[in-house]
Amino acid sequence: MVINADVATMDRNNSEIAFATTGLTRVYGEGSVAVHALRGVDLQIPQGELVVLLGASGSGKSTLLNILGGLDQPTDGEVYFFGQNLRQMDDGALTLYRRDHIGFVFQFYNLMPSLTARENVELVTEIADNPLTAEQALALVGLSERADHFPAQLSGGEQQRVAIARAVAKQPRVLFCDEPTGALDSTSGRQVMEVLQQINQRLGATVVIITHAATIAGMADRVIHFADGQIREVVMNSEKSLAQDLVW
Ligand SMILES: Nc1ncnc2c1ncn2[C@@H]1O[C@H](COP(=O)(O)OP(=O)(O)OP(=O)(O)O)[C@@H](O)[C@H]1O
Repeated sequence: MVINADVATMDRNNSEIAFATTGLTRVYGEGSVAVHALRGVDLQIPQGELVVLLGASGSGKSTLLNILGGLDQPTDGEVYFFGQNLRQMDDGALTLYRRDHIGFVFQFYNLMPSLTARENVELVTEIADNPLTAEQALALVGLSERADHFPAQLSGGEQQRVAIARAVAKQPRVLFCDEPTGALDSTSGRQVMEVLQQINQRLGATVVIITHAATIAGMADRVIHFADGQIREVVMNSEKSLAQDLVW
């Protein structure tokens, strides 16, 4: 059963709300070449949810994620993280915000080829305040046995799981994943989704996943459908699929 979420009834300053946006707008370029990537997005994401963002190519999903993650600034509108307005942060504060609270996972894993899996994760654990050990992070993604392997010795799915271990080792409150299975076959993709589901459930991290694979929506608490820079629909799943049961 699905019910439509009534985002308007939630309080944007509520401490249980990880992200709230109001009238979020992003225009790239100016005049006749202006691209309206976001056209007034009002959104709330409660802490601890697993959220899936679906929408056609070019509908604004990555732009939204980049703004929520402090990688980009909106042209207009507001964006709050636990009630704190990201638009009022200077570059230094945004850097700390990203370092302390946000983990990113992208379609391509961006691992250092000359470092082992363990060393890739240690790049983060060395600079974080209260990190998991590299061993703990690799155990979380099921790769304890591969800690001393180099990226070239790992499959695509395993490399993505190392990238996830690196992103979660600092114990971020939020994990943003932009097409995390885009380069993977269905078996590896399912394993990556199982890991993301466990991170959401065991670490309590809010996990936001952009995907073109509509079937992944079944494991989300909240599915946000994007079209043409706007939210077309928000659907709550009252029953969630296990990642291991996903078929695509
Ligand atoms: N740096 C940029 N300069 C100009 N236009 C941009 C820039 N980044 C994105 N856009 C445009 O903004 C719109 C939204 O792009 P965005 O990448 O957010 O969409 P998306 O839904 O994530 O797409 P995809 O699923 O293909 O990744 C697109 O029309 C895109 O071409």
